[in-house]
Amino acid sequence: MTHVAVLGAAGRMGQAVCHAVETASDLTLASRLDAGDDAATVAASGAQVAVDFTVPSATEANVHALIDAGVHAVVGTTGWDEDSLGRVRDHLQAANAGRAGAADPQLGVLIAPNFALSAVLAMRFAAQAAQYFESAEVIELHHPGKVDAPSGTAVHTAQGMAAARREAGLAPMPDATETALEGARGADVDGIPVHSVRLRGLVAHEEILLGNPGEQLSIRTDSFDRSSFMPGVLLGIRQIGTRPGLTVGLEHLLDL
Ligand SMILES: NC(=O)C1=CN([C@@H]2O[C@H](COP(=O)(O)OP(=O)(O)OC[C@H]3O[C@@H](n4cnc5c(N)ncnc54)[C@H](O)[C@@H]3O)[C@@H](O)[C@H]2O)C=CC1
Ligand SMILES: O=C(O)C1=N[C@H](C(=O)O)C[C@H](O)C1
Repeated sequence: MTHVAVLGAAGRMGQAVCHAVETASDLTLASRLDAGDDAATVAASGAQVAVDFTVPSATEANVHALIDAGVHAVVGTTGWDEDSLGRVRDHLQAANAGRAGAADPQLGVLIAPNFALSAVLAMRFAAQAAQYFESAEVIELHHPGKVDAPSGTAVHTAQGMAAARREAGLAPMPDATETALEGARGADVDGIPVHSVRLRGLVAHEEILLGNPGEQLSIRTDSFDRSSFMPGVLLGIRQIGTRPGLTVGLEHLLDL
C-alpha cells in the first residue's frame, strides 16, 4: 500500500486527486495540505509520495521541502522553467548521493505539464509533425480561474515543436504582419506564437495548427472534466518510486 499526501488539496485538482487516491485500492490518503501548511510535515503523516497541485509561486519550494523530507513527488503545477528544473535535478542528485538501501530509497520527482493522455499524445504528434509544415501556432483555451498564461502544456508543446523545427533546419515561419497592437500575434515561445483564451465553461483545451501551401493539419485535445487527468496522476504515484532523479513529462512513463 502506498501512502500519499496531497498538496493543494482544497483546490480544483487537489480535490479530484484526493478522491482518486481514496478510491484506489492500492493507495491510502495519508494527508491533505493546503496554503499555510508546512510541506515538511508530510513524512510524519507516513506518506511515501506527495502530489503537488498548488500554484506556480509555491511549487518549487514545496518540491525542495519534499526532497529534504525524503518523500517522492508527483507534480502537476505549472510555472517551471529550465532554471527551476535544474535546481530540482541538482538537489535530487545531492540528496540521492547520501541515500542507499531499502529504508532509504533513491528519490524521484515527476513534473508533468499535463497528465491527460490526449494532451500527452497531442504534444507528441505536434512535435512529430512540426518539421513538415512551414507555419505552426498553438491556441490554448482554459477556464477563467486559471492563474497563469500561457498554459504549461502550451509552452511544452511549443518548445517540442520548436526543437523539431530546429533539428530539421527549418527557416523562421512566414509572417509579414505589422501589428498595431502589442500582443495581437500572441506570445512568442521559441518562435512559435501561442494564444491564450479564458472562457467560462471551459476546462482545459489546446489546438495546434500547422500550415503548408494548400493544406492544414489541426491537432486538438479537450479535457472536459478533471477526471481526464487522474489515470496519469495515479500512474505517476505508482511509478515514481522506481524512477530516481527528475522526470519531466508523463510521456516517459508511457514509453512514447
Ligand atoms: N499537469 C496537469 O495535468 C494539470 C495541471 N494543472 C495545474 O495545477 C495547478 C493547480 O490548478 P488548480 O487545482 O486548478 O488550482 P486551484 O487554484 O484550484 O488550487 C490550488 C490550491 O493550492 C493551494 N495552495 C496555494 N499555495 C499553496 C502552498 N504553498 N501549499 C499548499 N497548497 C497551496 C490553494 O489554496 C488552492 O487550494 C495549476 O498550476 C494548474 O495549471 C491543472 C490541471 C491539470
Ligand atoms: O490550470 C489548468 O486547468 C490546467 N493547467 C495545466 C497547464 O497549464 O497546461 C494543464 C491543463 O491544461 C489544465
